[in-house]
Amino acid sequence: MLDNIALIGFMGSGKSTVGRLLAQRLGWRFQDTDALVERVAGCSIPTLFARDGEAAFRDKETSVLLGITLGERQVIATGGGAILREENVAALRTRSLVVYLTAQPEVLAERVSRRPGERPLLTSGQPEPPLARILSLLAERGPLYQSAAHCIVDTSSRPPAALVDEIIRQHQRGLV
Ligand SMILES: Nc1ncnc2c1ncn2[C@@H]1O[C@H](COP(=O)(O)OP(=O)(O)O)[C@@H](O)[C@H]1O
Ligand SMILES: O=C(O)C1=C[C@@H](OP(=O)(O)O)[C@@H](O)[C@H](O)C1
Ligand SMILES: [Mg+2]
Repeated sequence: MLDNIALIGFMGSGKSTVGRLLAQRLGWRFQDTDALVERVAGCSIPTLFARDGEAAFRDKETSVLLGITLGERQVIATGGGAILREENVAALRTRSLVVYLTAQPEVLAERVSRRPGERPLLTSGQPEPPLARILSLLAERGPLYQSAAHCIVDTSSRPPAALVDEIIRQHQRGLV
């Protein structure tokens, strides 16, 4: 059985929420790459994007991810753009069951609207309204999530606790 479980998927798919709960259920360590990047940067993600730009965020994200994927008995919640770099995906797949959390675009839009300002790619001066922006990012990223994942879990109409059960089942099946 693989040593870690990593959650990938679009902003608002529930990686951080489900990941925390899953780690509690398994008694594993919870690692949220966004929180670790914030710790390394000493500021919030919106501040980091505004101050140093997306590329600086991506470099920190990769460095955090490569470090934690060496560990074991961890649930890793990635940021929605972690799949943009092949080296991130390769590091995740080495020792982790990679689970792609999906949701309908309208569901993602509603969920991310609960904390406006938290996700710079959807808020700060973007030319498109949120749902249109989500659709265009999904068109770019959908194939990357699909090919990075060992399995896919639809979160649109299931509460986090039910998703935790489903992911544990997938892990026990020993996929890969
Ligand atoms: N399965 C779910 N059903 C309903 N709401 C959810 C679900 N998963 C997450 N949420 C809510 O959606 C929002 C975004 O969740 P979050 O875990 O931050 O997503 P991500 O880390 O993938 O961006 C939060 O308000 C969270 O409570
Ligand atoms: O999709 C992305 O590129 C991003 C997703 C965010 O994480 P969540 O997916 O947890 O919101 C965070 O890493 C940053 O704002 C960039
Ligand atoms: Mg998150």
